[in-house]
Amino acid sequence: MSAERTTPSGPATTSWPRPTPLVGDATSAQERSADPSGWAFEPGVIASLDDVIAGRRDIRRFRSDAVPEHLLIEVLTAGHRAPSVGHSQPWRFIVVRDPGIRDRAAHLADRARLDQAALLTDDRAARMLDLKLEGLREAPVGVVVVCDRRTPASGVLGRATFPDADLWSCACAIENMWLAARARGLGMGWVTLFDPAELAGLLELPEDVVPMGWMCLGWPDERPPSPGLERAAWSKRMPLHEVVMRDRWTDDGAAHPLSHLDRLPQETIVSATDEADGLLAPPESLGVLDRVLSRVEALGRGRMPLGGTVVLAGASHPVASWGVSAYPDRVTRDVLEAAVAGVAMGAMSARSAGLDLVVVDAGTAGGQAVPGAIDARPTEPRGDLVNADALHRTDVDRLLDAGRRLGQHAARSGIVVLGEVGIGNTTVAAALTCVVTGLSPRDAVGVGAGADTDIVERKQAAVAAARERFGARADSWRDDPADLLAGLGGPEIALLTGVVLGAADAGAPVVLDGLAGSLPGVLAAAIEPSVQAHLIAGQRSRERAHGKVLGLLGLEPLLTLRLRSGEGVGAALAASLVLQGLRTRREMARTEP
Ligand SMILES: Cc1cc2ncn([C@H]3O[C@H](COP(=O)(O)O)[C@@H](O)[C@H]3O)c2cc1C
Ligand SMILES: O=C(O)c1cccnc1
Repeated sequence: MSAERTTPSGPATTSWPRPTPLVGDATSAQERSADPSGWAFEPGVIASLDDVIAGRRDIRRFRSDAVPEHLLIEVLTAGHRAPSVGHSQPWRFIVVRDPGIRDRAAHLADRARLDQAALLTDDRAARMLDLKLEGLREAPVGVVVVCDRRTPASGVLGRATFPDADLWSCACAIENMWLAARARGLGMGWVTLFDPAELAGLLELPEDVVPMGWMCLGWPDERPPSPGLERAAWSKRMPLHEVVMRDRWTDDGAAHPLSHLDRLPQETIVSATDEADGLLAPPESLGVLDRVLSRVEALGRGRMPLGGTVVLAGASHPVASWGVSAYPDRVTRDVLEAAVAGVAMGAMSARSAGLDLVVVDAGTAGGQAVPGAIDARPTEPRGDLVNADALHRTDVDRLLDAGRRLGQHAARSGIVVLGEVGIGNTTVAAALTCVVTGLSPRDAVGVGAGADTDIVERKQAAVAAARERFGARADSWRDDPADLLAGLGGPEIALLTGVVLGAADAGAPVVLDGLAGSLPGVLAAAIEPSVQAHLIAGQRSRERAHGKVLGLLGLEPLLTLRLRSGEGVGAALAASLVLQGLRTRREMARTEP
């Protein structure tokens, strides 16, 4: 059948029905463009697949009940459906039911296990020997997946360039078998604790046919909800964001100097969580707080003192001359004086949370430092961001150093809590936020202590101009965070960055506050990646970009009260919650092991 069709460029033409192929893909480009996701399975199927993938475990304990032949065939069929390089199907499955061969294989594995333990440190060796490797003897079926490598790599499509792609194909087959077994309630364990040559000898494999390991298969005599090695504090699954990179290799460890801070050992994290498991309460029933508590107990090895210190740093900001705050600069000194007297809002919050307070003058206007505050004022001229750098580089370094010392010292009391005051500093914070998050000035600017529409517009203009002036220096902020502080940073933010570094170095947790009170966490983590493990988001404030900055740090706030108080008020409230939680955890009822 034909139909008349008019094209814009010419006379009517005739068109015919699309010739649908009888083999291969019957869909048309039109169908696919109309419904690009039309190849998806039903949601229920997707959910089941995800369940099976998430529920797959390396099973080490088996019941002796036989595996029906048809299930074995189904599992092997799944293996045989795996992708293979150049469709070469290099796998062969050797099904072992002969108890004699199985026992000899188990003996080989026993020897390999002792040899391997000898290479480990005492502690890890002891734990390796504790791990259960008996599955080989218990499982009624052994499947040895071997890779036939006798075809030259150059003869297989895709293997000339990646000669080991045949082995990867076999690994895909193993994963398919694993998932098929799991879905059917069968357990599979992949044992590679063999000298490959010995295993090849046992199975009389020809030259260039290599074993991928021994798959134990049978009805499981354990049903582990999480990986056994994780449960045994051997290791832990890394968060996805640590293994995903975009566009290029961007691993912090590779791109930046490696951390000299001791990383929090995984075992310590797991043992803090294990300890929490023994409480007479549903695990993680305190939600976000429970996660923070486990982290704090891990950092302090369960012995952190039940106290802490608020470090309150204040400074004036030349950018305030652009009319970016609803308040006059003088307020900064007033608040610092009231803090020294113990009656500013931040100081009161600290005291009522049972925290100590250290007040720092990081650069207020006026001839002398606020009496009673620690004097850390910059000595070089300061700029307004729009026309000149905020700080001289030597002042940044001095502020960081002074902060480090204060952080180290504060860490002795327990939790270290950040607080800032500085009229105009939400403008400074917004400029920094543009660089570290990539937000536009419009999205980075918030209302601060109470700006109206005109002030917000002036803030946006000042931040846009500052960002423009800073230009391409922004590209390397992660390599040189001190340059970012010099260009756009406020002195109290630089000082608090040092506080985070010092506190983390001394092993303490650090509670972040609002926007200007969180950026020090971002900058410190850029200088020293291991700082990350020490950071706690006390709150998400009213300031527009704050959530984005916390997201950058991967932190969930303990409180969301729409605060816009600054001064560490929110962080002190959160710290008090953490201290209550710790006390509860340490003293509450426990269950029998
Ligand atoms: C009385 C008073 C006390 C404060 N304490 C902290 N802030 C908070 O507001 C200031 C930042 O807002 P902006 O960028 O809009 O100036 C910082 O001092 C911050 O800590 C205060 C603000 C005021 C008015
Ligand atoms: O984000 C904050 O903590 C904040 C917001 C407004 C004013 N001062 C601080």
